[in-house]
Amino acid sequence: MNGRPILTAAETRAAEAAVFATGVTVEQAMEAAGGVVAEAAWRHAGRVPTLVLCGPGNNGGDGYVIARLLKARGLKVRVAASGEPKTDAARAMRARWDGPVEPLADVAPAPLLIDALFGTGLARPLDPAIAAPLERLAKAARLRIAVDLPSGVGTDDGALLGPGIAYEMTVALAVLKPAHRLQPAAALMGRLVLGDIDIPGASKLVEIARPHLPAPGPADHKYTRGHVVVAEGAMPGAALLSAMAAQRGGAGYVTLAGRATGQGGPAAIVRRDAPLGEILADDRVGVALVGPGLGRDAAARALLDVALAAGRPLVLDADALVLLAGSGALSGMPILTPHEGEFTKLFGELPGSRIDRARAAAERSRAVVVLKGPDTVVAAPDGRAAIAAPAPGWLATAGTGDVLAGLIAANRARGLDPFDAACAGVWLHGYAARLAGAGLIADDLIAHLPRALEACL
Ligand SMILES: NC(=O)C1=CN([C@@H]2O[C@H](COP(=O)(O)OP(=O)(O)OC[C@H]3O[C@@H](n4cnc5c(N)ncnc54)[C@H](OP(=O)(O)O)[C@@H]3O)[C@@H](O)[C@H]2O)[C@@H](O)CC1
Ligand SMILES: [K+]
Repeated sequence: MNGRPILTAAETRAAEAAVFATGVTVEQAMEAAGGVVAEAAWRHAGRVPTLVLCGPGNNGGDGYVIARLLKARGLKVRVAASGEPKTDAARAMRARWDGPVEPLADVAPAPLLIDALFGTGLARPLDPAIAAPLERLAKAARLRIAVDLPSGVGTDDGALLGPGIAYEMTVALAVLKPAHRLQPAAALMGRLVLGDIDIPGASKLVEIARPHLPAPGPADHKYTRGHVVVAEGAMPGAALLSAMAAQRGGAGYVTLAGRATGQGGPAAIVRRDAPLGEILADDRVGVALVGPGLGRDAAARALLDVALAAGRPLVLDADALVLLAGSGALSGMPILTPHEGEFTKLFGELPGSRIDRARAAAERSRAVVVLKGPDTVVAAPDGRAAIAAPAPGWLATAGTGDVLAGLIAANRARGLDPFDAACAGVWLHGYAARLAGAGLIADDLIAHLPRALEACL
């Protein structure tokens, strides 16, 4: 269920080095990089007067190639640079550019701005002598295209190290990097195009891809499709949302365990007011989901303890995560679905990017951790990690987390391993949100799940 690999700056350099060791030269790779960006710019913007900004490294080298190739297509192209090129390949490309190179500080803007100032080599915040003209030129342009990355973002953590300009298009070179998917950088990319330049990369970090979820076969019945038990607590509405999401997300049998019998929702949900331990003793239970609307009192703690002792696959969300704070490794590799606040309560302040933090938490808890947010990260204790493609901001509304937990539970119950189940749930959730559109509420997500599932057949 792996999607496109995502490589850090160092991993990207290692992937390049492996290709260079086969006899490909840096200049050849740079020509290829410049070629894919020039082609993308041409297709996106057409015959528009263009200003290419070149930095001192190989990102700048790409810029000189792009300028030459666009000029050869008949475009009016100007180049401005922050200084002289510092790498051999960039110097070679500078020499092949037959026009003038203007100083960045006072260059006049153009309708199309191509930013080749810094890519994966950006090592510190942009200094104002570069950030100010970049911002001025970007504001004055009609279209902005970033080469590999917007200049001024941290490749590995997506942090802002510059003015935070929004681009219409970013052409990622060779492979995706974390900043293409991590916020706040990811929000600046515009249309993200991956430019293939024959530098393959492999990584334990991937983009979450559309899962393949085959339709039930002739041998399937309601239990093989997955039996999800959702524990009700103080706020039964949240558990009901999870149960409905599990049901529409493909589970064959969904039980709501608790006292709020008959409080709305489909008749197809089985409601049982029996002790949770008794319900979970049934071998046919595929997953227990505990947390949505659970509450944090002694009764809630008792339910969580019963679930932890039951030996069934677990999805723990919301209040269950807060109750777990301070516990160490968990058994049976449960799936934990914290948002930032719950994550901090559970694991404290961890250093590094969202990927680093999710991985550290997964390793420590021996659980699959779904760190939810505008850039949801899934991490497993074995180091596998995945980042979701950006989902609509409309998901920031009450109840959508309950829906996600139910979806993950359904996928776990159908037999996916915890990491794949979490990724599948996150993908379905994001896709349903796109289908539901502006102004969505959690219930709308559930209504759109059948179409999201259809997309995965
Ligand atoms: N992936 C691939 O296979 C291929 C990748 N290619 C391209 O190479 C790009 C990576 O190139 P790169 O390593 O030369 O780094 P790049 O981003 O140009 O910057 C480094 C320069 O900037 C400087 N510098 C850093 N921070 C700074 C600051 N705040 N303010 C001022 N200066 C600063 C730094 O100086 P230093 O830190 O040494 O002082 C150094 O001189 C990559 O993104 C892609 O576009 C293709 O050409 C070929 C195939
Ligand atoms: K750039």
